[in-house]
Amino acid sequence: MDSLELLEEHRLFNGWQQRYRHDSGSLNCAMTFSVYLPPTADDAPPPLLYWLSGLTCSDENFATKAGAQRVASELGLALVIPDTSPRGENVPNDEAYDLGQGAGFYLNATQPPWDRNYRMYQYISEELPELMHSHFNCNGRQAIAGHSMGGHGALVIGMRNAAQYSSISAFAPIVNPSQVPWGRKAFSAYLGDDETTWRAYDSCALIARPGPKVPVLIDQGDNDQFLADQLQPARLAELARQHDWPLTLRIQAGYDHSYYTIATFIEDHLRFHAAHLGL
Ligand SMILES: N[C@@H](CCC(=O)N[C@@H](CSC=O)C(=O)NCC(=O)O)C(=O)O
Repeated sequence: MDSLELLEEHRLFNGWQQRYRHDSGSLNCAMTFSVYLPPTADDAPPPLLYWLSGLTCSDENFATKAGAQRVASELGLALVIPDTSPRGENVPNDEAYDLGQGAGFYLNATQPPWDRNYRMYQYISEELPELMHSHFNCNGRQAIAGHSMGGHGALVIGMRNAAQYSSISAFAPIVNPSQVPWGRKAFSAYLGDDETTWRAYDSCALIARPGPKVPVLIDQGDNDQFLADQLQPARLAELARQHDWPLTLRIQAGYDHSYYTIATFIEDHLRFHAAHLGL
């Protein structure tokens, strides 16, 4: 069994907020992640909600800013909060905030120099669930959520692995990365110029594929500075309508791209996932 090093532990709403380091085989580097274990974790194993954060984030942004733990404690829902990319001196990086460390885009890179470490798709969909189920007392059920780049990650990983996740939710997700500047820059670097390979990581392409349809909830602020150029969730909502995918898009008047928006509506997302996880 892979070993975990406990870095921090705090009592929180009668449960535990913890931070761990481990050596990732998918990413070829040491990784840090956070978990919130609700107070019922010892006697009734909880389901897991994975939270994928956005550009420039580590595991600490959601853990410290979203205020999700009070309701997670009440519901008996464990939170798993990974970092957003491989990290370290030996991991390739870029000076820009939207490429390299802090900007892994939840894909498996195929292009040098990124391909040795930038395998966040495999890390989130395979390695981390295996780690969680071997080290923690959890009931086997999972859901996935995220913000912006992490909303893209939650949609792509949830849609491609419908048997693993009961529900998907996102705040201000990059729904069509193949067609917007953040996604085109990252996909060109990580996946190369053949845009047909990009479709496996684009929720607007994945939603048209046959197969099980995991329910989706999206919140989008209409005062988000990235809405027009990078996000445009209405594109995904229209495709969902055309393909009978159960997707709810809520436009929140006056809200922006920040964690203040996430803190306002995270309770709705936790209750949405809890209902689908059988809590
Ligand atoms: N240029 C900005 C962009 C960084 C930013 O806004 N990051 C967001 C996610 S954006 C999409 O993935 C974020 O969550 N930031 C962290 C936070 O705690 O707010 C910049 O460099 O600041």
